[in-house]
Amino acid sequence: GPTAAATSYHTFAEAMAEIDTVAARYPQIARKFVAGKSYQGRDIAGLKISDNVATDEDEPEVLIIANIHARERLTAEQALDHIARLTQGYGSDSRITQLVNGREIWIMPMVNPDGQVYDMTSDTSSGRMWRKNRQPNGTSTGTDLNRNFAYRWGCCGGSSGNGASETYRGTAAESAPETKVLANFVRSRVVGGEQQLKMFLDIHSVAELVLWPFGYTYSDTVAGAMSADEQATHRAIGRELAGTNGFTPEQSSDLYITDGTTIDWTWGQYRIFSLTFELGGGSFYPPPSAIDGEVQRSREALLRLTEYADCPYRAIGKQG
Ligand SMILES: NS(=O)(=O)N[C@@H](CCC(=O)O)C(=O)O
Ligand SMILES: [Zn+2]
Repeated sequence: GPTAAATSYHTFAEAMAEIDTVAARYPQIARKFVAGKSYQGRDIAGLKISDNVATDEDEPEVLIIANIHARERLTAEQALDHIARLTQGYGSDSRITQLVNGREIWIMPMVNPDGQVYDMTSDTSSGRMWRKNRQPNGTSTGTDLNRNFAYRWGCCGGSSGNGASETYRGTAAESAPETKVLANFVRSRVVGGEQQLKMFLDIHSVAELVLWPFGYTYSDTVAGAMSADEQATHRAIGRELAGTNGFTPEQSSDLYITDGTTIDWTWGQYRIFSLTFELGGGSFYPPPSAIDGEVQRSREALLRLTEYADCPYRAIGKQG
């Protein structure tokens, strides 16, 4: 039946319990996986959703992560909602049934658990406005996980070398355990020499944007790294998805230059068509009464992103 209206944000424990509940309720199509541990030893976990879920089938794979920035609370709700839609719709909604039968969908709702717990266990009604992980760095705390990935890490003034900065890039690419866990998971999806992941989504908040690579350069195309067709495909998918939720579609660097981000790495290293969403809600802490409305805005976009995994070039009318 329909998901009950949200009345509060999931704590880390509640999100993990929901993953366990879904895996127990839909054992044929949902299976919990733990990709690794955070700096403080918490699980970095998710659900694989597919028919014959215990078997690695030759189906296009999709990875969706959320809450890499601790205070971006709505993002975990968006990921958990996509899990609920896919599992509850299976067998009754033909579009969702076909999607689950024809894809292997990996969804990780809280990939920065230490930061999420720290942000949420504050004494105020909202949060601590915390962004980074909780790894000490000299005199300060926290690496910005979305500046710690290995593609063109620290190249271009899109991050900081100051440990106190909100965009501290870490001491080296993948110096944060959470980054290493996520990168190792993506590396593990190279099977028979081919990266099985075909679409990647990193869910952030709060700006109502759909972003595509690259962030490290203002250039739309980069020889050997982003061809005109590859850029056109990212742009076409980005614009199509933004048309469904009313967000603004643009290249990541149109917002500002970033380096070491998730999507620059997943595309730059593995040619996984990659997007970052910046959800709405007006602040990092929309009132719980706003959760359902904001999450519903991007439901169609997440379904279409999942659908494109068999042939992203379909977005520009090109075969494979
Ligand atoms: N969610 S956010 O931090 O406000 N914006 C993201 C944008 C990510 C990107 O440009 O690829 C960031 O700066 O990491
Ligand atoms: Zn963010």
